[in-house]
Amino acid sequence: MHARLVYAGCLVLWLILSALAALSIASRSLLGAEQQFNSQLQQLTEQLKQRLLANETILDSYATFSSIDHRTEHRQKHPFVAQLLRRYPQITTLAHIERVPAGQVAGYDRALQRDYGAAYRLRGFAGSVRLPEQDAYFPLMYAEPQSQANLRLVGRDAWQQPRLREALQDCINSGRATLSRQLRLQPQGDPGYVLLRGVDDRLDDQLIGLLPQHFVMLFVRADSLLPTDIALQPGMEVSLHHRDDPLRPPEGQALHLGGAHPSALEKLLFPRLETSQLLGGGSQPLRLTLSWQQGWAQIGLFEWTVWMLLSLLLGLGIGLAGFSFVRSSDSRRQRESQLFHLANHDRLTGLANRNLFYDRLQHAISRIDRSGKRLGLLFLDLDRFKPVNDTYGHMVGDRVLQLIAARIRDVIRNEDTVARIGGDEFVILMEDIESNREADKVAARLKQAIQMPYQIDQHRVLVGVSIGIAYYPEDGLLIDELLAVADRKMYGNKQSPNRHSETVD
Ligand SMILES: Nc1nc2c(ncn2[C@@H]2O[C@H](COP(=O)(O)OP(=O)(O)OP(=O)(O)O)[C@@H](O)[C@H]2O)c(=O)[nH]1
Repeated sequence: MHARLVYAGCLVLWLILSALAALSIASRSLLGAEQQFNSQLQQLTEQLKQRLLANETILDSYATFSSIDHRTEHRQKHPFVAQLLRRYPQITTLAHIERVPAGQVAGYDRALQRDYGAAYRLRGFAGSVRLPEQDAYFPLMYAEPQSQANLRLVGRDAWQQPRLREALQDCINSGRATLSRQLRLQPQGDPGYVLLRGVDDRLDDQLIGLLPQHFVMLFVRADSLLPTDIALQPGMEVSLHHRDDPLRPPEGQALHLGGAHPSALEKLLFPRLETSQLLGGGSQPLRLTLSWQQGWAQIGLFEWTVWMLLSLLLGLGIGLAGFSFVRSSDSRRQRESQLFHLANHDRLTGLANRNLFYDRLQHAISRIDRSGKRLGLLFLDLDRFKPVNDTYGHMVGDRVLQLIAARIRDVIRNEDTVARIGGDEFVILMEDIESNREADKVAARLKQAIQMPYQIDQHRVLVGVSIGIAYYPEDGLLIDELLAVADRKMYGNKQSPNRHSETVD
């Protein structure tokens, strides 16, 4: 029981220490992962900033180009714009918007038909020819590449597309480039943005303070903003969204790249790193969010090996310590029980000695007081034992004493106590006796057993025994009183003429 408890304690200690070791190794790995996370964020931020800057530069050069002579027939812009688009593949479309006051719609329609054909005229953004009442319209005059999808946009009023209107308004109010909130780009409907600015707001001094009449804009696909060679760790996610868009997908998130999906246990045990940064200054307010749910993969093979070795060593150390503790406490207990045995038993016969007998008797007295039963104390003194020693020597005498002890044990009950308190004197404590007859019967059986001959080597030895019996509580309440009464009765019996003792060869 004791050993089992010690081994269970060792197991618990080993589990706790192993868990602590795992925790410290894991936290070291997670620290490394945090550094990796920060450098990935820095790298992404840098690349993204460059792309946003490139967008603005392209828009500025296109605006400059358009401002030189925006009355040039639009189709003549084609080679320059086509070159820009070739060089910057993240731009899907470059377009030009003209502000057309309500009174000039007819003139605008004529110019449009001159450039594109008779079917072209100012329309609503969805294609309707019925225009709502407005002070001015903002139709697209030109969109490159001149694909079917882009040609369909020519003449459509951007003011009627809510997100474009919002961006135009912002651009007019702020007087600088503005990025629209996320919208679906034609023809595939990819998520993207429109970056636009007024053309003639800064170049012609006379126009300062007036509303810009021309706008240029570029369409950029959201997924082209982040580098294509981005290598995400398992569990890492990147998302990019306009500052004013809601965070929740699908509208809010322009881009969401995810690695492996962590398990519920990983989510419970490992921390999640998350950070977000606003980029692009005032004109392109995009928020980059990088998050990383840490998991088992962040603890490398090396760390696992170190942990397993450490755990193995801990197991061995604790196991050995537990084993030697159990062994030393076992042998200590054994020594203690040997010492107890030596202090409380007779060396020759192995019976209880006077010490232990007094103890048992005292204990029996206090117990019997509560139950109301009786105790019997038998005092035995061997008759004519001295001649055995004198005739055959002490060795034979010792052997006889051992055989007598064994015969006494055979006669009495297991719960009774027998002790050797002198050279040839024995006492027996009988607990819970009902009547004197019970003790008398035992005394008679003892007498008969002890008087049987002892065959030792070639000698046949006979000894007799005299027995006196005292009862608790009638004969005394104290141990010494009881012993004195039993001794006195024994002595009386020894004097009786029919005592029998002889030694026989
Ligand atoms: N062999 C042996 N003899 C012992 C031991 N202890 C005591 N004796 C002997 O036991 C004897 C006891 O003395 P007594 O009681 O006078 O001898 P006894 O012949 O039985 O006398 P009665 O009781 O009058 O019959 C002595 O001779 C002691 O030397 C022992 O451990 N071993």
